[in-house]
Amino acid sequence: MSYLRSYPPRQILSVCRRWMSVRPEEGTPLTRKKITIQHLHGMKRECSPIAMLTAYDFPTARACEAHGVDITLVGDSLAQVCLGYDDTTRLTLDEMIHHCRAVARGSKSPFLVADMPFGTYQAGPEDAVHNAVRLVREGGVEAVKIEGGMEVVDTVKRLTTVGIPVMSHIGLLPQRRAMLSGYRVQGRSAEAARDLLNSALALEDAGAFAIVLEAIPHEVGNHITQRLGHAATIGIGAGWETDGQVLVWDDVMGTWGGHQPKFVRKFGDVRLEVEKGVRAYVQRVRNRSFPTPLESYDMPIGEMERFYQLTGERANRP
Ligand SMILES: Nc1nc(=O)c2c([nH]1)NC[C@@H]1CN(c3ccc(C(=O)N[C@@H](CCC(=O)O)C(=O)O)cc3)CN21
Ligand SMILES: CC(C)C(=O)C(=O)O
Repeated sequence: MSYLRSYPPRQILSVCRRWMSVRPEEGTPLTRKKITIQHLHGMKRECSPIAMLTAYDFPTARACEAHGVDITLVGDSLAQVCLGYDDTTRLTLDEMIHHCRAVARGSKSPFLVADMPFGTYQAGPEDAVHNAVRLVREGGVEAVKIEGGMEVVDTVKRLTTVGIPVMSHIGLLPQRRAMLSGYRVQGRSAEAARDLLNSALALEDAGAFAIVLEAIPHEVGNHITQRLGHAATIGIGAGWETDGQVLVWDDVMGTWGGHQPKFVRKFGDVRLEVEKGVRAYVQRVRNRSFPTPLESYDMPIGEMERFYQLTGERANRP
């Protein structure tokens, strides 16, 4: 296989102490610099962790913009968490583009990536180019993410050759849930870990600027991160030593009521706030304590009397 590197592998040049950020704790700067691929590669070199988060609409994109997210991903998890499908394979390209357009309108600084939906790149590199061009031109994203290892290397090469940056995604591949008999941790045997490493190296050679590592042992996440030259690793359930982390918006905010994988941490409890807000609203409508006169408009003085004369109508309620 021409994509496989011969051993011994290239030297591991530096090992970062990755459990502590080298960036100072920062508030939200008023103006943010545009994040580019060069910037992301610089962050990998400097061991400055990359924070990636999904967004599916204008307000979530604005929140990523305002609060320091480096990469905003319009993930195909939108199929489940926004659209109520039971699987990401149900999402169409048109649905994805519709959401990308909303996210793009709220996103300036973060590097903006969209998942290529299931079926939009499997038929071959030319089909993938056609569909990726739609995501860039109509959706307004800067790069595409595609799931898969060796079998998509030619597609990654073709996309990067025509100028569309590619983020790869290996390990647990949600679009293959049926083939994999469910969402399962990947790369747990020596052979499976070797295959993941070889895929990562081949995808980097093919031009991928970053690689998502999903649900793999942290040792494998660390090893692949060390072995790659410039491509940044973004982990989701791949341990603490990858170049960055990604989570799904609804998992972070606590608004997703479905199954929670082990790698999820809830950083907000928006679900509780939503429950409080909806219940209070319904109650205040029912007991007529909403709206008050201050939340209503008045007729100018005398106009209501004129209205009764004009129409011959009388008020029914006092
Ligand atoms: N809300 C949400 N969060 C996600 O992270 C996510 C989605 N949706 N939808 C698309 C995919 C599906 N993902 C998933 C879904 C389930 C597991 C899961 O249940 N993992 C098991 C592994 C069990 C094992 O093999 O040992 C776990 O319990 O962590 C993992 C990733 C990640 N993506
Ligand atoms: C969880 C991330 C990596 C993803 O692929 C998605 O949101 O669909």
